Amino acid sequence: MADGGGEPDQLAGERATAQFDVDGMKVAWAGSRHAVEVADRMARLVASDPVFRKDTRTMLSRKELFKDTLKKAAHAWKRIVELRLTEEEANLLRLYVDQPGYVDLHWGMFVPAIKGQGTEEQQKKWLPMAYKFQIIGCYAQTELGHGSNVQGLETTATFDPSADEFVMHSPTLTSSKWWPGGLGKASTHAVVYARLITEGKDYGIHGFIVQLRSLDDHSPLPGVTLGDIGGKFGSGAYNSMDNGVLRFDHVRIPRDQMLMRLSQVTREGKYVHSDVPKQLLYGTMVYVRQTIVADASKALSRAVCIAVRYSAIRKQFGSQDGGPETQVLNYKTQQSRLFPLLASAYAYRFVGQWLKWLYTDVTQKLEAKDYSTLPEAHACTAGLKSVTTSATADAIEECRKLCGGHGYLNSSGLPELFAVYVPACTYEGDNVVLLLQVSVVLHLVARFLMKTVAQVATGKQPVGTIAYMGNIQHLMQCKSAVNTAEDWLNPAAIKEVFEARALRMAVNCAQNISKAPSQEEGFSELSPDLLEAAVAHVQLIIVTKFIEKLQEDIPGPGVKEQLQKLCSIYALHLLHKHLGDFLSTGCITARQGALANELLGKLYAQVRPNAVALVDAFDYTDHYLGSVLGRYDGDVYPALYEEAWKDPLNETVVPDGYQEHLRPLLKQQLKLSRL
Ligand SMILES: CC/C=C\C/C=C\C/C=C\C/C=C\CCC(=O)SCCNC(=O)CCNC(=O)[C@H](O)C(C)(C)COP(=O)(O)OP(=O)(O)OC[C@H]1O[C@@H](n2cnc3c(N)ncnc32)[C@H](O)[C@@H]1OP(=O)(O)O
Ligand SMILES: Cc1cc2nc3c(=O)[nH]c(=O)nc-3n(C[C@H](O)[C@H](O)[C@H](O)COP(=O)(O)OP(=O)(O)OC[C@H]3O[C@@H](n4cnc5c(N)ncnc54)[C@H](O)[C@@H]3O)c2cc1C
Repeated sequence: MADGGGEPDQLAGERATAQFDVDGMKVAWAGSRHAVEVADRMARLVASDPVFRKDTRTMLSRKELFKDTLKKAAHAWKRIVELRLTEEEANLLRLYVDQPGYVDLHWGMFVPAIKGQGTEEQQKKWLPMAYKFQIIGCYAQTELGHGSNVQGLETTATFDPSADEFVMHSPTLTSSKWWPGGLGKASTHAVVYARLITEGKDYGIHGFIVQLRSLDDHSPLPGVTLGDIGGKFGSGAYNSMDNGVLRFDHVRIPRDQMLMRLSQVTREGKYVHSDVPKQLLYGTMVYVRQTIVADASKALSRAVCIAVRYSAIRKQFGSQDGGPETQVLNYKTQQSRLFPLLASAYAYRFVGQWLKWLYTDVTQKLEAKDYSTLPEAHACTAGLKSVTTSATADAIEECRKLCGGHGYLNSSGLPELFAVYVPACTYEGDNVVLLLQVSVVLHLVARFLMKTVAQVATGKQPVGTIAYMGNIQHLMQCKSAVNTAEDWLNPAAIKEVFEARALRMAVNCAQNISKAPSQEEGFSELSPDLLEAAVAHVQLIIVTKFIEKLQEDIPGPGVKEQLQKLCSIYALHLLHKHLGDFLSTGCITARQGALANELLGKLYAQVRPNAVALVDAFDYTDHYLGSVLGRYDGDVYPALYEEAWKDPLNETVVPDGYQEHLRPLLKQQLKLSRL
């Protein structure tokens, strides 16, 4: 159908202009041909199953939505068992079901917490039950009064040696567990974080496995108060999740339900801490932060896919002489807003793949009792989680605006995507709090380097993602050699200025902090600057990992060339956006900044004929995208029109309420006008 300006063939035309092999790009995006094949198979399995339909989700009441989530989760599990899916396949199937629910926390946090913090014996006891869904678990850490400050949690677990039990208690209103997903209605068990008290001494926060509901009739166990904390932002969206409240009134659990891999309480009540760092208590959060970085590229690529396809379909304004209207994708402003987001989706994908590697490497080292890379894992996961989720949430909203008025309709998929995504800036660590963790590391290294700058060549060199800071003598005084716009295509030129900017910002902070009456006061006063220094450091990591990705063998005609352009766009749009940083730290001149912007314009023009194919490479089904604007066939207008009629308001021609409220009003006004 091509009436009224809707031209589905438009996308076929766009695909024909691509200058690279889309299948090759799918492999680069997914990580391997095997990954493309499994993802494709699972996405189609979900899309073809009527139980997994989600097109009317935003119109459901909270209760209907929650029940629908329970149904989908149970059906997904049935299919996983029937088809004997592997763990990889099952994870993908759940991803494509695309409805937040208790299973995310069961698999994403409850199971990893037991794996990471439970002894072998505890794992043997609890994991098989969790794997078979004989129990459902959640992660109950945050309280009404305390989220970011984990050390401030109030729930107590007091050891009673006479009974060999812990007594779980919520001493105040603010100690009520508040927010845990899956807690409100679904979970039978939780890993609860509480202050361990034994022999009258408070040993701080530890994890405990606590049964909350009866396995016979699902009612709360004696002494346990449970409920949902209420509706959340947006229609549909995260309201499918039963974020919950939990209070304990002296609830007893056996001693062996304390997670005892890191520390133990003996039968007599003695507290014993093993030789592993206490921070491993936070291991589940490190694991989840790493998965959140990988998920950022998924959410961002979905939004970008919708906005790129729709921008190729949408036309506004003709040439002066009354010619055909222009695809909005051809407007330079649309390109300069959209293509950096497209580039960011690829950048986050590759940094997510790298972070997964880093996490696996650190885990293997920890198993061998090598804890040296733990701070690096913490700083990288915290920093990348913060920067990628904040940028992705902003980008989804930008994509909504890029789709004009239609982007505001639920049927565009963008409002719900935003509402589901935006809490990622808060959960698993508020983004500002996490960046401050990164800045502590940067500050310490910068301070150390400033003191030892003379002996830096012989002193202890920083390693991993802060290795560049060891190059302090060069980076503090170097001047970029860029002389033409094309010079910015050189990855070494990009890397040098990003390293210099990050290091100089960290050193400036350290110098200013050293002038304060105390380090604590200085840190507090300078914290806005420290945040910016942390952002600069994390952006450097993302740029570096993109550049390193391009040093790999990337098969497929034209694939690497497209990625090189996207890498340049990613780096240069950051340079343009943060020009103040680069200029004020003296890393580049105003002219070099202008040259970077000149190159960006050229790169956008080069990406333009490839844009639709670049989003096709994400390989998303229409079901997963959930957007009439982002349809693969581009047949947008009939779909928008049809979708409108599904709204409950359109079930009757004359609306409910007409007789009570509209008719009397109209009649009264009519009478008055006749007087
Ligand atoms: C479809 C999806 C599928 C799967 C994914 C599943 C789920 C995800 C999906 C949705 C997510 C849904 C829900 C999210 C769940 C949650 O939100 S759970 C609750 C999360 N809560 C937080 O993140 C709290 C944030 N706060 C903290 O992490 C800490 O309190 C803090 C780091 C801010 C501060 O820690 P403190 O101990 O108080 O203080 P410190 O003195 O600053 O730190 C002491 C030293 O420890 C180091 N450190 C801190 N954290 C870590 C860590 N994680 N790992 C290693 N090391 C750590 C810190 O650097 C200090 O070191 P020093 O050498 O300086 O002493
Ligand atoms: C959708 C959703 C799902 C969740 N799921 C779970 C779950 O399954 N399990 C669980 O245990 N928890 C869960 N949480 C809780 C979540 O982890 C916390 O909300 C999060 O860690 C932030 O803590 P907070 O709410 O205490 O924020 P606060 O710390 O109160 O933040 C409020 C403001 O204060 C600022 N701030 C705080 N500390 C500092 C500081 N030191 N310096 C400067 N600024 C600061 C923050 O930046 C923010 O602007 C969930 C939350 C949400 C929204």
